[in-house]
Amino acid sequence: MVVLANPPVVDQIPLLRSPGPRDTFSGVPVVDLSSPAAARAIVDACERFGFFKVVNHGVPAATMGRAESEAVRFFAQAQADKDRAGPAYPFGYGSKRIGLNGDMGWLEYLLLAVDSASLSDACPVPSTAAFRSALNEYVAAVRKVAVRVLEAMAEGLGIADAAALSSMVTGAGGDQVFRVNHYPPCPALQGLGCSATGFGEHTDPQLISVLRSNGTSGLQIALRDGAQWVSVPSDRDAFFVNVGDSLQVLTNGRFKSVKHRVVTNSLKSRVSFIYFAGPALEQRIVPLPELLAEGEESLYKEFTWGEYKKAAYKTRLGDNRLAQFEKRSI
Ligand SMILES: C=C1C[C@]23C[C@H]1CC[C@H]2[C@@]12CCC[C@@](C)(C(=O)O1)[C@H]2[C@@H]3C(=O)O
Ligand SMILES: O=C(O)CCC(=O)C(=O)O
Repeated sequence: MVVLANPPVVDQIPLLRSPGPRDTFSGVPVVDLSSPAAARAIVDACERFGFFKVVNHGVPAATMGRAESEAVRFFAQAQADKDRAGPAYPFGYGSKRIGLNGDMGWLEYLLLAVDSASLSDACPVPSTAAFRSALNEYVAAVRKVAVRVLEAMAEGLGIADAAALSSMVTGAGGDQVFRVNHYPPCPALQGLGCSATGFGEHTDPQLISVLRSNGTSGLQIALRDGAQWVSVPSDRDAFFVNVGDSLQVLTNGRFKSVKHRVVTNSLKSRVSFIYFAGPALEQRIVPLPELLAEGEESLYKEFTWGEYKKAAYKTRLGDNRLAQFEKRSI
């Protein structure tokens, strides 16, 4: 008989099959942001996967490296010191609990508010000057990447106003959130063929999310609407972009928000930064008129970002949040 001597908290975190080499996905679309072909490549990737990798983005490696080492230093503190930066909601340090409805993952994190191009003054965490300035530098840089991606997307979609999507994020009240995740290794499960869930499967509610991680793998995306999970090879020099639910609606389903999750590594810790680009709370999320063919109707009931966000916080992580806004066809 095999007795699993897991620490109790692991019992509350769902297990996933440990990824093997055959799960590695070699087909992640790579977009060279410095190329004139970027616009077409982004649209193609968003239609096929809702996910792509961005290279030649112009963000200095030092900007990413400094933010990463400051984050590592923050998470290395004593638990009591980190807890002083909590709770996670509305903003601050959190551990294992994700959202407000009982989801758990093998991670600790900082959930932070962004105000135009830096961390919001209303968000006192992180408090050390070095960590704060490193994150501010990173946030300013990643936001520019998000803007360039959204501009290229509009161009690729043939929308006359190149800023149609990006201005939703950069305009007054743009709802930007920044998250620093730390997934410690979970060695208790080593050799058992399963791993703790780092971050359970979900789609992101916003327009796009821009992710950067250290060299530790763990991110997986769902292919064929969840029929298959594949591992995304990590690349500390690149950004990964996810299509979110709001962009799915703005394109009337042409782009699909991609389901993704993180599987804990049994040996190495993963550190990731995710910038979530959302519009102002009062922004109506309806298909862009230029993307609707004559007579084509929206697949979704009309809502504002504020309404969607409020509804999202009432759901569990893995729920299909868009389903309640789909028009049922008869
Ligand atoms: C169960 C949860 C946890 C949520 C809200 C709700 C549904 C979706 C989750 C996310 C996913 C994307 C980032 C985030 C910041 C967001 O906007 O939606 C997350 C948020 C949280 O981690 O708090
Ligand atoms: O940490 C990661 O690599 C991804 C986490 C994620 O999907 C999220 O924070 O919404």
